[in-house]
Amino acid sequence: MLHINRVNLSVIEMPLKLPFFTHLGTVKKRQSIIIEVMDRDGVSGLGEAVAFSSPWYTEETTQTVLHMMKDFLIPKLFTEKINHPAGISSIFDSIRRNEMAKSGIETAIWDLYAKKQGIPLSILLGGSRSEIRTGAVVATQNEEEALKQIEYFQEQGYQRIKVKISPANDIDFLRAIRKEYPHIPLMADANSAYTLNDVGRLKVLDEFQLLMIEQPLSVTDMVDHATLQRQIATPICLDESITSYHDAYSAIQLESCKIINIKMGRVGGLENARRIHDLCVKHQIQIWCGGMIEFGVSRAHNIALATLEGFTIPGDIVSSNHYWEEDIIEPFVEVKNGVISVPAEVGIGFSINRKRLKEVTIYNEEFVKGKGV
Ligand SMILES: O=C(O)CCC(=O)c1ccccc1C(=O)O
Ligand SMILES: [Mg+2]
Repeated sequence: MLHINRVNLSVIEMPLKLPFFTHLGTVKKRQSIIIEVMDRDGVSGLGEAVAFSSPWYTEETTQTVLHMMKDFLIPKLFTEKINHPAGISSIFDSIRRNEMAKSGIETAIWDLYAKKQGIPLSILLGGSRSEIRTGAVVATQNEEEALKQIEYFQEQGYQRIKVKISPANDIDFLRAIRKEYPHIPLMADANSAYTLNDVGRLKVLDEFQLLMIEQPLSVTDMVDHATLQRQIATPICLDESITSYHDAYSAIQLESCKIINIKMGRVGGLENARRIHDLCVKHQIQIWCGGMIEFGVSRAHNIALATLEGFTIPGDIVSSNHYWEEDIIEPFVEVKNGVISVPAEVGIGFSINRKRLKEVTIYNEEFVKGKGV
């Protein structure tokens, strides 16, 4: 049994090296919450809750995550019996949604458990890869800037390029990219910028031989995505629409997509991510590991998750120094020739740089079992 008796939360904030543009808004500064759980033997585990400071990508925010953790999740952690991290998501089931808050805590306990077992998290999860393939994201609508970034990503060996699109910036933009790079593995992420009224536009995109189009329609448009998929050749990948195992099940049954982007934060943690992985493998739905412009802790968890055999498409897992001047982990995540080597050390295989964490912490709170919670 696990005896968690202390949880430390640090809200951190860092500017991005480059603004990250989507049609929903531009991220210039990133907040995140680093969670450290500790058991009665003094073993600790790290997690990261990847909600943004405003609810543009999901409904959660830094503040809602803090509230959920403090008032609901941490009290549960201190009172419920936990035998294995795989059981935490069902303990949290009595609290609706708030997947990023749940994931932050659940992933920290996976790290702690792997450390107690003395094995890497990737092995504990059942992963089999010693390196994972990665892709990079171009989040600008400036054509010249995009081409420059793609050239740089190509030099770095990234195995797939993703660009952000919207009806205001799609056909001409993709045509310009395809003119320079006719053969690179290319995909487009729409973050729900389209509706079924845009079928004509979306059909045109078939000519660009995209690996997939990610989340073209709105979050709850499971049926409309199925309608769209019947009319376009480009495979649809769902991101925002998949917040649970049941969403993945529905999407598969309805044939709303051919590919799913799995983000542990969006689905409530590693166990749910693993269950969705297994379901997709069973139904021959391709999967890849998504990114959240995260810091090193979440990035390390992504690396462990992406070692599962079903993750066949390069994910959005870039080097630490892609977004950050100085990440909070040691060593930094590094992409070499388009791959990241999976750490062989115990747990997530990266340690926290305490000095750097302190520098970027804007709020810290500690919860001790038996003391007020
Ligand atoms: O982490 C990355 O490298 C970027 C991944 C990305 O596109 C993204 C980043 C933050 C929020 C949503 C998304 C998305 O996949 O839609
Ligand atoms: Mg996306």
